[in-house]
Amino acid sequence: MREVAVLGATGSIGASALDVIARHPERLRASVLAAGRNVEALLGLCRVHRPRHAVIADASLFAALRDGLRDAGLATHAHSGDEALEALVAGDACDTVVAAIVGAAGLPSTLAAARAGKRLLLANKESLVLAGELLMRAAHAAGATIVPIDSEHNAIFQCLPTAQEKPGAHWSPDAHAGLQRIVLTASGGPFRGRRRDELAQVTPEQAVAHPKWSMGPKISVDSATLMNKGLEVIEAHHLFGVPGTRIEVLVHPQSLVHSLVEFVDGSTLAQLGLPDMRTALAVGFGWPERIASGVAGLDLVAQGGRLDFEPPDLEAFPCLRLAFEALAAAGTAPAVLNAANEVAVSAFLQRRIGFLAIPALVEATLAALPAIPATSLQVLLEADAQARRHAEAAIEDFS
Ligand SMILES: NC(=O)C1=CN([C@@H]2O[C@H](COP(=O)(O)OP(=O)(O)OC[C@H]3O[C@@H](n4cnc5c(N)ncnc54)[C@H](OP(=O)(O)O)[C@@H]3O)[C@@H](O)[C@H]2O)C=CC1
Ligand SMILES: CC(=O)[C@@H](O)[C@H](O)COP(=O)(O)O
Ligand SMILES: [Mn+2]
Repeated sequence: MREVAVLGATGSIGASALDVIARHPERLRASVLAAGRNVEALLGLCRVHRPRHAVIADASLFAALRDGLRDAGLATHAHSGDEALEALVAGDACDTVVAAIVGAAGLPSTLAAARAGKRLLLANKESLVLAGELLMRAAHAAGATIVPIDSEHNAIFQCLPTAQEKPGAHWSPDAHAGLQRIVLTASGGPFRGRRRDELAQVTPEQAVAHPKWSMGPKISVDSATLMNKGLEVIEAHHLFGVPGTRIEVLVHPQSLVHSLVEFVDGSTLAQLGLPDMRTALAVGFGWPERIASGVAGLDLVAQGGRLDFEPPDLEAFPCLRLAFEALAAAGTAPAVLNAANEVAVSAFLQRRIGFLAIPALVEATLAALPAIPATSLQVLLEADAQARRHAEAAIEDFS
């Protein structure tokens, strides 16, 4: 029986993970559920899944969680705060962790799971962008198994035999013998095909209306700016040990081919499926076995009978270029990129800045805070904090 901690249980990935868990009561059990502030939603999930522990990040909501669990007659233990979450993730309450908190806030618990040698179903891409080298090293040192959940990286994991043999061990010299390049597919988001000048007035409602995937607001805006693909380029670099020069992005509007891997012999392998994250999560829970996810097989004719591909428009969507540049600059640059983007996306969702100000704010922050070597977690966290302060202070210049 896998005892699973679902971090970000009240979110989109959390819902998909709990759906897959509920399909396999003989092999999976939700033992820890964690959320940020939404106590009511967390209590609702506790009533259904009856975990041993529930954690709310915001300590001021502890009493509401504790009393709600008691009133529901549940034996679930209530906890609050980051330290309690990290202790539960690292302890014997779980052997498997779904890391699905949104943003850099997910780094401490993701790192705790890696350091404790857990099976880590990693959806929280921001933790890899912020501290990828450190996180991969920690996972490797502790014998943790990282199964990427981001659909593209899960696809690559499925196509790459070496990634499956020892997930995360990409620094062995022959780990990727024969791998030529990785091709990440992008849907193009809700504004695919629009020119830059047509994006000035788009609204948060339009930006979060993803054409193919149902996701939380932050990643949906990232998809609309193509920053999501930029973060995924950096994520792929860390997960698979491939330099940015051998990672390419192709827009594929049907979102049926989830990514491709090209080998030196001219072979290209791809993973296809309907755009539903339960497939990736079932791979993560079941690997190396395959288990049912609730997702139907792919009927290509019913899906329109065609697979289209086109290059990304970097003029209209400069965030992808900025991410490639940050990866090349290395050191603290990806942390600065990620932090500035989190501030910018939040400001856009609050209507404090327009859509085009997102890349502008990120670019200005990167220019103001040149990369320095990422010698420790402390250096990275300081770069993250500095970038947030800088971007926050610059918002009024862009509004
Ligand atoms: N959705 C998807 O299909 C995909 C998502 N991902 C990645 O997975 C992660 C989650 O995305 P998604 O599910 O869409 O996001 P959602 O916005 O739907 O959910 C976010 C979750 O994180 C919790 N949370 C937010 N802040 C904190 C905090 N400070 N401490 C603890 N918990 C917190 C929220 O709790 P509360 O409800 O209480 O606020 C919620 O449970 C992101 O990193 C995203 O990039 C990757 C690929 C696909
Ligand atoms: C489901 C998933 O993995 C998302 O990251 C998805 O890729 C977003 O779609 P875009 O390709 O539009 O960024
Ligand atoms: Mn993705």
